[in-house]
Amino acid sequence: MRQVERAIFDIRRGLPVLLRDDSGDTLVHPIEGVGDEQLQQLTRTAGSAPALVLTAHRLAALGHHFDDDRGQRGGRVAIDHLKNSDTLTLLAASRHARDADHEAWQSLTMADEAALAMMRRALLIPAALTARVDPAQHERIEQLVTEGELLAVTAANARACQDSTAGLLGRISEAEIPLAGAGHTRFILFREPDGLREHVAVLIGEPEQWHEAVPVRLHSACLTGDLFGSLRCDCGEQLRNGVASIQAMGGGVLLYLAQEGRGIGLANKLRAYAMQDEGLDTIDADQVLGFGEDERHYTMALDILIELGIRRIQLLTNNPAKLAAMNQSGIEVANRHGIYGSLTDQNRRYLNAKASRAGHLLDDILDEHERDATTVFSPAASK
Ligand SMILES: Nc1nc2c(ncn2[C@@H]2O[C@H](COP(=O)(O)OP(=O)(O)OP(=O)(O)O)[C@@H](O)[C@H]2O)c(=O)[nH]1
Ligand SMILES: [Zn+2]
Repeated sequence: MRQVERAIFDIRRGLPVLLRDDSGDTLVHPIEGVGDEQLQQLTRTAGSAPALVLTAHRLAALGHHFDDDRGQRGGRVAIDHLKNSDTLTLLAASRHARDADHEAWQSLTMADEAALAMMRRALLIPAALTARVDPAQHERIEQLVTEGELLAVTAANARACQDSTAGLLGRISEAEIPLAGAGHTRFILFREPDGLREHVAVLIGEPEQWHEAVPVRLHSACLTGDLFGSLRCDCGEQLRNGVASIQAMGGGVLLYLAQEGRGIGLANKLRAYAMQDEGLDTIDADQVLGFGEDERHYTMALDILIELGIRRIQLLTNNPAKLAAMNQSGIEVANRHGIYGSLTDQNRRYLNAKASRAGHLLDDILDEHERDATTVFSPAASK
C-alpha cells in the first residue's frame, strides 16, 4: 500500500500515475488542474486517447439516470478530439453543464474505479482522466517507472485506498491542555496508518469519575466554523457547547475528527459554498461536485473509543447516521442528547436542508414557525 500513498501525493501535485491490472496498464490524471498541455502529454505518453471518468453522483447531476447497472459507481466516456481541458473540467464539476449523450457513457473499468477512489482519498474533485497504455508505449512507460518519473501501483491496491483501516490507528502523542470551560482536559492524537489524516480525542474531566455510560461527542472538523466562527453553519458553537456539556455531565470524550466538509475536504467545501451562494442547497452542491450527501464513515471513532476502553456511551448528536454507525459498531448507545448552536439568518437554510434532506433531528430549533430562539444544549432539557 505504501506505493499508493506515494501515488496520492503525486496526484495531489497534479501528476499522472500508472495503474496496473491483469488487463494491462492505465495512466491516470486528476481532472483538477488539468490543462491542454497535460491532456496532450497524457495522450502522447499512453499512446491512446483518454476517457473522462465521473462518479454516479456527478452523472446524476448531469442528467443521467441509468436504469440498468451502468453508472452504479460512475461512468466513463471516451474523449473525442473536439474536447479540450476546459470542456472536460466543466463536464466534471460545473453546475451549469448538462450532457445529453446518454449512450456514450460506459461502465467503469477496474482502473477507473481505482482512479476515483484515489481522487476522493486525495480530497480532490472526484473526476479523472484514464488512458489505456498502448503496447507500443510499454518500453517508454517502463523507462519512466524505472527512472522514478512515474509511480506504478496495482489497480486493486489503489481501489482499496478508501477501505476501512479498522484496528490500525496509531496512538501517537498526548498532553494536558486546560480549556476555557473544562478545567482538566487531555488531548490524545491518533494517526491513520497511511499518515494522511489525524484525529484528536479530547478527554474531559477525570476518567475514573466519568458516568458509566460515557458522554461522547463526535465532531467533524470545520475550519471555517470551529476556528473562525463562520455564521454559515453551527459547528463552532456546537464544538464549544459540546465541551461545556460534557464537562457539565461529569466529563467524557470529544472526538475531533479530520472529516472537513462532511469528508470532502476544505477545497471542495469552499467550492460547494460558492454553489450554495448561487442557490443550491448543501446536499445538491456536493452532488454537483460528484459527492454523496455525506462521505463520512466512523471506523476511526470506533477504534479510538475501543482504545480508550469505552463500550457504553451517551451520544451528543442530532445526526441519525452517527447514531446508526455507533450502534452497528457494537458500541452501546445508552441515550442521545441533542446539541445545538444558534439559528441565524445565515445558517437557517443549511440547517433546514440537513433536517429535511438528511433527517437531522433539529426540531428543537427548527420548529414549524422557525423561531429565532438561541437554543443552547442543556443535558437536563434534552433527556
Ligand atoms: N460539504 C459540506 N460540508 C459542510 C457544509 N457545512 C458544514 N459542513 C461540514 O459538515 C460537518 C458538520 O459536522 P458535525 O459537526 O459532525 O455535524 P453533523 O453531521 O451535523 O452532526 P451533529 O452535529 O452531531 O448533529 C463538518 O465537517 C463541516 O465542515 C456544507 O455546506 N457542505
Ligand atoms: Zn461548520
